[in-house]
Amino acid sequence: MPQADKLVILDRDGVINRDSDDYVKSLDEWIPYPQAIDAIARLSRAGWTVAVATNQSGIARGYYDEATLAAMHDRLDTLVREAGGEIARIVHCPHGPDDGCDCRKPLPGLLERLRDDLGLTTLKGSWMIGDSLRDLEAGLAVGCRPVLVRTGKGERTLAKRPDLVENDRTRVFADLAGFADWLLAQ
Ligand SMILES: O=P(O)(O)OC[C@@H](O)[C@H]1O[C@@H](OP(=O)(O)O)[C@@H](O)[C@@H](O)[C@@H]1O
Ligand SMILES: [Mg+2]
Ligand SMILES: [Zn+2]
Repeated sequence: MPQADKLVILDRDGVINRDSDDYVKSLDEWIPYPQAIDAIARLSRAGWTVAVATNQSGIARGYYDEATLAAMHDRLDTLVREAGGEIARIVHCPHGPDDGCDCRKPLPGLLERLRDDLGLTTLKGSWMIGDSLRDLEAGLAVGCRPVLVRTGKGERTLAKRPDLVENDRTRVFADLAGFADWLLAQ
């Protein structure tokens, strides 16, 4: 049974795989960071529940469809299993910025859906790892501990909001592997 204080929630693009300003539109364009796949496997082998919460407005924009997204997530699942770990759940928001949904980060709806899917009553104390401000804001809205990685849009996020790292509001790591190394050493 998952526990909120042993849960790591990952943004996808820019954290698990390379991001693109032109969106990740096909399985061929979905290029995982090897360090991230290994980090997910290490975390789950150490007893952490690992889940993914990702905005995928490319669906609403017509750049790719749900089947293509599912193929990317099947590939992710396979790679993590081959590395000896597992991903408990992947949730995504398929909507566009003007669709008025409640699940597009920074809104908390996607994380609340993940909470319910995992049978939890709270996400307080869970870790939320992202490369964009909206990832951190969505996590904070449900009591998660925010972590920024410098991969993907992370450097740009930091440049826009250097205050994020002041007085330890948000922990910053070079990449997901760096966060996993730190967490597993606590
Ligand atoms: O980082 P996550 O949440 O896993 O996924 C982000 C992607 O859905 C895309 O989100 C878009 O933002 P808009 O949805 O157009 O605002 C852009 O930032 C793209 O570069 C990016 O690939
Ligand atoms: Mg991202
Ligand atoms: Zn949505």
